[in-house]
Amino acid sequence: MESAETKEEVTETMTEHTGTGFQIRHVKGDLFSCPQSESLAQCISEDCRMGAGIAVLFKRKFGGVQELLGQKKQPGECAVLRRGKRFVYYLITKKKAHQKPTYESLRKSLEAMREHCVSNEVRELSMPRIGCGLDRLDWKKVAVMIEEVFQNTDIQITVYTL
Ligand SMILES: NC(=O)c1ccc[n+]([C@H]2O[C@H](COP(=O)([O-])OP(=O)(O)OC[C@H]3O[C@@H](n4cnc5c(N)ncnc54)[C@H](O)[C@@H]3O)[C@@H](O)[C@H]2O)c1
Repeated sequence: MESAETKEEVTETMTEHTGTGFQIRHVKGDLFSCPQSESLAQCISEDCRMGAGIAVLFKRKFGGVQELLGQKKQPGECAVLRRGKRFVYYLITKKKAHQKPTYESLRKSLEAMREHCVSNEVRELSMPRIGCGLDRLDWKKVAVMIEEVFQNTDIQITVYTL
């Protein structure tokens, strides 16, 4: 994989090894500067509105709104698009765009994404600080949750922060 230092947007990295193949890296930079081979994740609502925040960029870049709606996923589940060799995961954490998610719905959606990643041999996954912008969750709690959910996998997660 391309190292973080080769990306001009990246100014800072931090890596934590957890003793399994799982690894979480923290990178300062634009999520969409990640290698094209890496799968991506973000949080949306069941109505797949994607009218604000980073969701707007996902909608513009990957489209697929009707395909996502057709998957009929509910809070606590995860919709997914295939784009080339990568998967784009949409964690469904609430019913309507104007609502806020719960930690429980985020955890269940992360678990659903983990199952899909493991079944499809996804090894590299990039995401923003999910749930912690417009959705107002606490990043310290979400970061611990990501570690708990993925700790027994071989997946490398990179978290991008602007
Ligand atoms: N009325 C609406 O349409 C409405 C209302 C609330 C939230 N939303 C949207 O926001 C919800 C998700 O909230 P969220 O807190 O998970 O996401 P978010 O607030 O969109 O973004 C999460 C974090 O990513 C940061 N970020 C933005 N762009 C980039 C980038 N290019 N690279 C790296 N980081 C970036 C952003 O600053 C924030 O800290 C979804 O439901 C979505 O639809 C929409």
